Amino acid sequence: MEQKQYKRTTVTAALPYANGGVHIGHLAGVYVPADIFARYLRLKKEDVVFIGGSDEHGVPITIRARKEGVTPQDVVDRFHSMIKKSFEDFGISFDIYSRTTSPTHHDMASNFFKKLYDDGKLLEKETEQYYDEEAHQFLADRYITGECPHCHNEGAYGDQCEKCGRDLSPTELLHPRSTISGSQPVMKKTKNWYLPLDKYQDWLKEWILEGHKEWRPNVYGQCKSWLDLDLQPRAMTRDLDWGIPVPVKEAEGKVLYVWFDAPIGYISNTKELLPDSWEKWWKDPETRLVHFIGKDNIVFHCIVFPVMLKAHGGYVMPENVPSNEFLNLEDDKISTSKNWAVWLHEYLVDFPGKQDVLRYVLTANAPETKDNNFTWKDFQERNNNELVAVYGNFVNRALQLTKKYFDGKVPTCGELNDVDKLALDELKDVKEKVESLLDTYKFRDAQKEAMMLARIGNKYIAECEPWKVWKTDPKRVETILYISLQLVANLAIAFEPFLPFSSAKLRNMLNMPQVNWNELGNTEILKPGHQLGEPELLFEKIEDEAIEYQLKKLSDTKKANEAEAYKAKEIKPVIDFADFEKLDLRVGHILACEKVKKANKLLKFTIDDGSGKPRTIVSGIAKFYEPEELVGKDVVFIANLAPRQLMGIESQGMILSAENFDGDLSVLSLLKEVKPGSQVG
Ligand SMILES: Nc1ncnc2c1ncn2[C@@H]1O[C@H](COP(=O)(O)OP(=O)(O)OP(=O)(O)O)[C@@H](O)[C@H]1O
Ligand SMILES: [Zn+2]
Repeated sequence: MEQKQYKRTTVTAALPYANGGVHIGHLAGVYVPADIFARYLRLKKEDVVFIGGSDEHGVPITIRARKEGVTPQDVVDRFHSMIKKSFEDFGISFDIYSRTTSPTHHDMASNFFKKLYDDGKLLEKETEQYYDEEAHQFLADRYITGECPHCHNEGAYGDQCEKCGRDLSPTELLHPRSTISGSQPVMKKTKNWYLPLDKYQDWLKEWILEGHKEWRPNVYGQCKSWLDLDLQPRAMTRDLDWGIPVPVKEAEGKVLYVWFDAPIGYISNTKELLPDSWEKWWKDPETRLVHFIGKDNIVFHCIVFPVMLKAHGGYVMPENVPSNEFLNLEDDKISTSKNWAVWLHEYLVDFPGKQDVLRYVLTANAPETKDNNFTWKDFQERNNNELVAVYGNFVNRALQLTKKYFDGKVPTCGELNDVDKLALDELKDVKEKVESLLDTYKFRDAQKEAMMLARIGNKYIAECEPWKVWKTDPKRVETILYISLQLVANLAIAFEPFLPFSSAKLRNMLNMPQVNWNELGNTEILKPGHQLGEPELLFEKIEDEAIEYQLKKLSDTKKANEAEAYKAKEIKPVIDFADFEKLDLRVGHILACEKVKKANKLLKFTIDDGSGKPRTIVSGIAKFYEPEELVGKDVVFIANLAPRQLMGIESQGMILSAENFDGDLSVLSLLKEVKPGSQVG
């Protein structure tokens, strides 16, 4: 398909929700690829704006504020600053990072809605919804809890039961309660305004399914499954007080739906950045609009927002929506509420100055076509085996040898032999390769291609062995290092969109202040006689201890979550005292204890049960105790349990122990000394 030529590009990255920090999933899914793309276009001297901002409306923010006893504004102020700082720290090069509570945005979103309303593009619908008569407000889904009709979990929400995972509607809940006042809500009529997505279904099918077959399969596929079903009108207003007031007289006490207002934020933030020229970035058909998002945002960016833009009129449609799938962490879904994440602000404390290592790993392992997994082991290996051993090593060899033999001055290039020619040939088409991958949003492969330069370099220098040749043919070494240095200069350029901090550092070492993307592939970037700067290490090895520390942090989080989620099992049905009396519980003194051979779970106990004859009990607790720990202790055991054969040993009873929520085990012991054989009851 012929590529359309555009005059300029508007790049947007999903507006992060301002009720938490930024984690690696956000970076990998959205912000690193968006940043690579924006940097790449800037390097090519194309016209580009890169738009970001915080999404600051919606129910979770009001719930959080209520819980903390602060205002929603306090919540969003806190997280907006935190998010903004993380993006700056990691070099996410937004031209503007604003927020949806800004006055510009309130006006923009409000006017946008007003136009749709005035033009008759919205449906007015009356429905019945839960209302809290004590708090005098309608209750959004998350403000209602009750019993799940399916699994009878008592803490199900109006939109979902977190225990059985089913989607619910508020009216399905048994015994609904308002989470605000605790009172029982009543049904009350309310009016809201709907976007009739159904009326745009044919247009959407044409535009996406016919017109954008080049979109990523995951994006195209999700759109197709939406468009294969009948789209329904979707409410664009809510009965809430935190948000942008609906600019219609009869809508008092209502605000715009957060997914109506948030994407308009891209437009508002462009206006904030360019008050006089923002329109061309959104309305000129020669503008290419590209949305970077994660997969849970696809429907909003490919269906809802385009319908809003279409209904409004005058706006361009997105040219592409290169959405990623999800990144998991050590095989579990990343979750803000469960603190299962690597937070950027914490990463920087543990790995100061290593922003690029994370950027590199997240791109190398980006969830471009399917969900992917971040592991600390992989992080360490990619750093040590790729950044240090391939990229850093090559740069260091080339610069150190130039310093040693030529005082850090670029030598002259002599006659080329076949090895030289091959290396230079391999370098020449890197620009075309990287560009064609970046142009089609294949960031993983593009970065791999950039890394090829360092692989070529290592191979070249290992084959030429300048440290050996120096003794016999110093002239030849000039050529070898000349070529190596050109490869290094190319690396600095090729990695500029991916690893901006390292490229800056490397350019500094090369004394090459300017980046000129067009020189990528050029074999004469550094001129003979050019004085290089001081060589330093570009990357450093990450030791096992640093990785173990991170894994420990995660396992502590997991334990804390389990402890928090722990609920005692239900009590068994009532029994008679006579039933209890059948059980003969006794105190036993452990005389000896040993591991059972060939059975890694079992311990064999020899117990004084007061009868004068030692008793043998086999117990499956070897994982929790060393045999020596238990010798000499008094324990409680069931004395009249039918004997059992375990690994050829007859076990005459059972030692009592308690199982902790995390699977750990504690043998029951006594607070005072009592004689072996004493009855327990
Ligand atoms: N683990 C992940 N992998 C890839 N993309 C992600 C991941 N988590 C969030 N995103 C994307 O990051 C963008 C901003 O996320 P948003 O602030 O809405 O948080 P979220 O999806 O609620 O995440 P969380 O629940 O972890 O806070 C969205 O486009 C979302 O799809
Ligand atoms: Zn349930």
